[in-house]
Amino acid sequence: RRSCRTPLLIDWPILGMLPQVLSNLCHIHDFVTNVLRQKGGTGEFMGPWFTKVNYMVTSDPMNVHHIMSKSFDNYVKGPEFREIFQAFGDGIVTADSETWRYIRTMQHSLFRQPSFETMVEKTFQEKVQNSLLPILDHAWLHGNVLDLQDVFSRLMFDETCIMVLGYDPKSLSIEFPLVEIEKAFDEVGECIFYRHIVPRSVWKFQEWLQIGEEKKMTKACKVFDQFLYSCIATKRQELNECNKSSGDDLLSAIMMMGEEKGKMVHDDKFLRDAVFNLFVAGRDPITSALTWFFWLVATHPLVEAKILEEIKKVFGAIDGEKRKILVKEDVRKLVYLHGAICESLRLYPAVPIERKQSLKCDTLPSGHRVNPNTIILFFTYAMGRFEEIWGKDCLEFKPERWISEKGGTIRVPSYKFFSFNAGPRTCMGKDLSFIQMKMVASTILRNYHIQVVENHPTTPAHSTVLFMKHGLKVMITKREF
Ligand code: HEM
Repeated sequence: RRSCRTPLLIDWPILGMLPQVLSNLCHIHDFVTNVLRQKGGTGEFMGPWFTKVNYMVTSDPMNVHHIMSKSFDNYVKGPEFREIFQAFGDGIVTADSETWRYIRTMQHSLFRQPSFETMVEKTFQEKVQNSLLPILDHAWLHGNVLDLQDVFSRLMFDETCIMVLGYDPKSLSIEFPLVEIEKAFDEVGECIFYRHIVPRSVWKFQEWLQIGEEKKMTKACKVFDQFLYSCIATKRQELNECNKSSGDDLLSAIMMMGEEKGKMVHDDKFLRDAVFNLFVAGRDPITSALTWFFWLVATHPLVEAKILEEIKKVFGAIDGEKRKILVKEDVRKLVYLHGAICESLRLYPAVPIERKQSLKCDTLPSGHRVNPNTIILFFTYAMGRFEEIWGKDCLEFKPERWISEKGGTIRVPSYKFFSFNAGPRTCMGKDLSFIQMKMVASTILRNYHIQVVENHPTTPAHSTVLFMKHGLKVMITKREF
């Protein structure tokens, strides 16, 4: 016999609560949001018997604040998380305690280097100008349907390669080349999502037999490991030859930091894990965020008009200047656009579910008891749709809710607006992401009108990042100011 005090769903014999999850898998995020709403924001999920798939599920901001900040040391990612996210190795996303602290401190200082910031801004501007705009022009001239999600994924893949590895794979080009490594990254995300749903014994067995999703995972890991290790070998050779950093990219900087008095502190595995984690952390969330943002703007003409009005007001509409890519200092002035991006990330958080594991017994602010080793799942997607946090109009796309009476941005605490995580493990790329997203959004909206193809389905994909399952198919027309 087993019992739980606050069940989220009916606990069936043998199968536990799994049947309802499986039968609602196609709209799992909305389903869980409704269940959590009915249960006051927190409850327990019990998987099939003997599988140990038991979770405490919460969307309560006070619980988030408690776990992510106040009792930070009692809640870790844990060994099971590392097993599921095996492809991440011992990188920043999966690491705990001292290992995490070491990587975080090191990478934090690298992100703050002025030479790194300048390099990212300059290369991103060039990418938008020389690769993104020609593709949009081409689609407009030929009347082609464009998958915007694919475009953003390629844009971010190239930019993340430049930022992390100092190399441009040029996947964003008119020919839309098939990039095997990019596909491999996507497949890993899907397999990790699958590992969250099926019992450990099942996916372990599949891994052993090398069938189904696990076969896909092994193949994908092989593809990007080969790619990453060859990049590391090339960089190491360059470093040995010049005896100094060969660029402002993160891999070069981490290698240099690892060289102490001629002794190599960071081995290839450490570098592979660091690079892989930065890669996934940097590429996927911006792709997802931009895709949902453009869908929301395209389906809310009033919001689109206000964004354009702000762009015009701040920068004027001199025809020759339209293709100018706004820089960091310019985009900071776009308050309404900032609100629209926050609003889009509230309704469609790029990372819709987060996970932690308790070390010791605890009682959450909601009154729920936590035993040692309890796995806690945070439903960020549900948090963005709770009336208690956002008011009665919580399901509306309303950038105005982020703008104060004086016209500035309203700051919402991260334990309520949880899309960038909260506490000491807050996203390290938050500021950079806003700059990049605003650069892309202002450039595209200034130059083109985006129309979503009629009846195009916009269901979320089953992945750890909230992509659109069928991409975002759009038609493009040039905007006349
Ligand atoms: C819209 C864009 C982004 C969103 C919504 C976002 C969101 C998040 C979230 C929710 C986490 C916590 C993940 C977890 O603990 O499992 C996270 C962590 C992280 N993010 Fe981002 N992210 C974005 C862009 C970026 C970018 C561009 C970078 C830079 C390369 C970045 C670097 C990181 C890193 C290094 C972590 C790990 C922090 C730690 O555990 O200490 N992120 N991000």
